[in-house]
Order: sequence, then C-alpha cells, then structure tokens
Amino acid sequence: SDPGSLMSDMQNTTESKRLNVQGLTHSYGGKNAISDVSFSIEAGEIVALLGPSGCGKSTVLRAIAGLIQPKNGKIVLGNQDLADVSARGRGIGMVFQNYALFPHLTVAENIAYPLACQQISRAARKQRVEEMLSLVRLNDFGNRLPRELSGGQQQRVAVARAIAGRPSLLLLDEPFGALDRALRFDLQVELLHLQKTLGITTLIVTHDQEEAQSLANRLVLMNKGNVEQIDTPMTVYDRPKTLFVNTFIGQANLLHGTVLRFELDTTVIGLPDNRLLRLPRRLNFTPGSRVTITFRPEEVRLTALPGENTQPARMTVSVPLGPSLVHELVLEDGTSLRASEVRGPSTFIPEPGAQLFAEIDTARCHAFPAEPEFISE
Ligand SMILES: Nc1ncnc2c1ncn2[C@@H]1O[C@H](COP(=O)(O)OP(=O)(O)OP(=O)(O)O)[C@@H](O)[C@H]1O
Repeated sequence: SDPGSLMSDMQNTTESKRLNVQGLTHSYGGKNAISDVSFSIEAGEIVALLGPSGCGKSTVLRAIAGLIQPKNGKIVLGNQDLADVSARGRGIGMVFQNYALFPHLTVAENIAYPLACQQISRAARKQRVEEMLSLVRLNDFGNRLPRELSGGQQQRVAVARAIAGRPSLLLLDEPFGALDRALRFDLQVELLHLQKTLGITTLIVTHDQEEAQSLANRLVLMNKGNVEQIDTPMTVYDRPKTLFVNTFIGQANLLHGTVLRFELDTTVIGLPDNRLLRLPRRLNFTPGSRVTITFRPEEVRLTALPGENTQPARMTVSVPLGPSLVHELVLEDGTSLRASEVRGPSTFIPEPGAQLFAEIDTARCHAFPAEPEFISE
C-alpha cells in the first residue's frame, strides 16, 4: 500500500458528534416497549441509560444502532438523520454483553475486522491494531485466540474492536455485566480514561446504578418504556423527580401518609397511629391528599429521647459496612426504616431490640403523590 493513503488515514481522527433522539417509540407485537423517548448526548459526553430489567433500554440502543426500525421518532447523529442510513453506514462502535469475539480469529484479527470493511490500507490497519492493543493494555496479546484470554481481557478486546474504526458514537450495552465487581471497577476506570482520551460520544446501557453514576456525565432514567428524568448523577440523587427515580437511585425510606393542614410554612402530615410529621415547607398538595414521604438512610439520626420529628422505633439489627454503620429499624405500625451513619471510634452501637427514636431530617424529605397500591382505606 502507498504511503500517501497511510498519511491521510492517520489524519483521519475521530470526530465527536452530538446524538439527538426525539420521540422514539417502538412496539413488539403490538405492545409498546418504548414510548416517546427523547434525550440528547453532547459531542464527547458519556450518558448512561438506566432502569430496571425490561424498561426498554436495549430497544433504544438497537434503534440507534440501526438493528431495528423504530415505529416512530427521529435519530440524528451530528447533522445526519439516521432514518435511511444502514446499520453499517452509521459509523457506530458497539460493545454488547453477548456480542462475542470471533472465536477462530486472533485478538489482532478481531480488532482489525471492522477496518477491513473500511478500505483502510494493510499498513494502516496493522498500525491501528497496535494502537488499539496498547490503548486497552493488551500489547502482547495480539496473536492469542479469545479463548486464551480472561473474561475481562476479552471485554477489553471487544472495546478495542468497537473503537478501532474511529466511530463517532460508541454504544455499550451492559458491557461488563458478566464480570465480577472488582474487575468491573477496573474496566470502568479504564473505559472512562479511554473515552476521555478519544473524546467519543458514548451511550452506556446498564441496570447497575453504581456503574452508571461512576461513568456518566448525565443519567437518563427509564421506567416502563418512558423517560422519567435526565440529570447529572448528583441531581438525580438529591432532587429525584419521581418516586421511581427516588427509590431506584440510592436507597430511600418511605412513609405513607395524608396531608392534614398547613401551619405557616409548615406542612403537617398524618402518619399511621395518629403520629405526625412536620415538613418545614408548604407542599404543593391539597389537604386530604395521600402522599408518600421519602428520605435517605443518612437523613435519619438515632436518639435515646423523643424530640421534634422523632418517631419511636425498635432496633432490628446494626450492620457495619466498611466506613459506615447501617441500622435496620421498625416503627410502631410495622413500617421498616433504615438509618446509616459514618462510623467513628466512639460510635454507639445499639443492641437489637433497643427502643429508640428516629429523628428524620425533614428539610430533606421529598413528597410524592401516593401510588394506588399504598392507598388503603
Ligand atoms: N424481540 C422482542 N420481541 C418481543 N418483545 C421484546 C423483544 N425485545 C424486547 N421485548 C420486550 O420489550 C420490552 C423492553 O425490552 P428491552 O430489552 O428493551 O428492555 P431492557 O431495559 O433492555 O431490559 P434488560 O435490562 O433486561 O435487558 C420488554 O418488555 C421485552 O420483553
């Protein structure tokens, strides 16, 4: 091959592109899997699509990749509408959990495979493969077969193969799903580094909220085929828009009650057994509304004596989790509650069965309309 094509190929670096998904709807056999899904990813950004099993994450990914034709909606990459672009022609790199390497090809051949379709000269391909092997730290593994690699190494080859063609969008579907926790973490750090270095616009699908929070600039939270919130991991945690988001991201305690009345800037909530909870703001609910009040375990403090906004509680068990201590409690009406605190040398560890008071940080409580299953007459 001629040196001229090698030169022009080397200058052909990845161009970051913005992805815009607008009103995406798809159904399988008449049943909607996703409805009106819209979000965008800025050029070079990592966004995680997150939600419980069956919420439609893979369907969104397949539509972007061009593997299914969505019933409705628009997908624009850079300034190109992808509607009439074939899967191959989209310039998208993919790593799927079950997207195995070709078992009979070596690592180097696997990585070179997508390049062969791109009319890149042999010399340039060889150089690109070396570059990719080095990026995923597998320099000496080019001649091995996939079965001679560990699971983590195989996944790194899959990542190398996905980015070898310098895609302008990288799609990852549960890429580390099959790997153990420690290895997952290593690969996440590696992927993040790689993504930043190359500046590839990336969409990662996962049901693992920690993975999503550690990798992504922004999260797209999906539930039952709909998008419920799009925000940074911190905003999603601190200001969840729905009860689903609140309980899906991090842990939340739930108290079901009724809005009784407003007293100046306070909302008085009636809880079971005629207990009250006073929230230091006016909620946007009319008196009589059934509500679910939520708060995080770290927003519950245990005290020996009753005070304002304390609920009598019985200790079930205290579990040390590394630097913190997690307490499981039961309120008098049987509602379970979780409290957590950072453990210090003098942290008091209550006995199981101890009668205590749970003091709730009411300034940080959220209130949502009660879901039908929690409304009992
Ligand atoms: N090929 C198919 N034929 C029929 N129904 C399908 C098909 N693929 C997905 N579904 C259904 O569409 C819905 C969304 O599925 P999808 O795979 O997109 O969810 P997901 O969020 O990726 O789930 P998971 O995390 O379990 O992979 C589910 O109810 C699923 O059963």
